[in-house]
Amino acid sequence: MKYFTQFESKKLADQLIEKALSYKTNPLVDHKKGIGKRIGCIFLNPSLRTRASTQIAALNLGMEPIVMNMDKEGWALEMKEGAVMNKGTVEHIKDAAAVLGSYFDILAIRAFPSLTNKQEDIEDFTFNQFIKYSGVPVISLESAIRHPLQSLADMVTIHEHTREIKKPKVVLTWAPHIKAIPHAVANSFAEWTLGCEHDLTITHPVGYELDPMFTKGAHIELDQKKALEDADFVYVKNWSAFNDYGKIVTTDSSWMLTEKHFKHAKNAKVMHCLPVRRNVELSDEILDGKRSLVQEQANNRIYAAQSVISHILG
Ligand SMILES: NCCC[C@H](NC(=O)CCC(=O)O)C(=O)O
Ligand SMILES: NC(=O)OP(=O)(O)O
Repeated sequence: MKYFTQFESKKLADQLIEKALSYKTNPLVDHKKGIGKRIGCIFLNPSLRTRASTQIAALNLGMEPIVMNMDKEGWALEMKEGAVMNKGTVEHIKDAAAVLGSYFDILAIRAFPSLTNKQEDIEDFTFNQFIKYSGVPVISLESAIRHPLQSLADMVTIHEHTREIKKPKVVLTWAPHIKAIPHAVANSFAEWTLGCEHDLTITHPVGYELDPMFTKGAHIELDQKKALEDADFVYVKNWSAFNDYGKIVTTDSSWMLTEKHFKHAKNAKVMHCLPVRRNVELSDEILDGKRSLVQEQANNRIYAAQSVISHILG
C-alpha cells in the first residue's frame, strides 16, 4: 500500500482493523519497525486528534514524526499550474511537495475543501497535488472529501462493540451547526460502513443529500425518528449542502440528539468524530452519558494511524 486515502477493500479494512486492535493491546510491539524513518505531517487546517494521534502512532513504531502547520507557519502555497505568482502566494505546490518528498519517507496531509469551488473540492485537488509532486507514500489526514483515518478508528470502535450483534444497524444523522462544515467525515463514514458490510441508514433534512458516490447502498430515511428506531450505533455529524454547494439550508435544532430521541433505540451507542459543538450538535446529557463512544473513538485514532503507517512501512 502506497497511499491511504480511501476505502479500498473489505479484506484490507479487516486487516487494518485487526492490526489496530493488536496495537491497542501492545502498542510497542513493533517499536523498532520505523527506526531511521521520518513521517512529515502537513496541516493546512487546524487539528487536535489527528495531529497528536498520528505523532504518537509514528513514535510507537520508532519513527520520527515532524509536524508542519503550513497554514500558519509555512509559505503561502500556489496550486495553479502556470500561475504568474505576482500576488499573495510565495511557493508553488510542485516545488514544496517535491522538497517534502525528499525529506520524508511518508507524507501525511490535511487539506480541507474550500466549500466554494465544488469541482476542485470533489477532485480533491489540493490533496492530489501533494500526491502528484511528492513521489512518496501519502496518508490522508482529512482531505476535501474523505477522512479515512477517522473512519478506520470508527470501524475499530464499532467492531469492539459488536461482539454480540450479528449485523448492527448503523445510522448516520445530520446535526445542526452554526457554520458550513465539510462532507469528508460523513462521506468516509458512509464509504467505510458500507464497505465493511454494515447496515447503514442516513437521515438528514431535505437539501442535505450527500454525494451519491458515497451513499450508494445506504437506506435514506428523511424522518429522523423512524431512522433511529432500533439503531445500534448513531453517528452524529453536521455537513453543509452538497447540491447547493457549501450552503447552510437549515439549522433546525430539533435535529440535535437528546435522550428523548432514543425512546425506540434504548441500547444505541452514539458516535461523533469530535470536535463537537455541545448543545448544538449533541446534548451534554448524551455526550456525558453511557451511550457516548466519542472518547473511545478518539483513543482508537492512535491505533488506526499506527496500523496504517505500519502497513505502509511493510
Ligand atoms: N477533523 C474532524 C472534523 C473537522 C471539521 N470540523 C470543523 O471544521 C468544526 C469547526 C467548528 O466547529 O467551528 C469537519 O467537521 O469536517
Ligand atoms: N476527529 C478529528 O479529525 O479531529 P481533529 O480535527 O482535531 O484532528
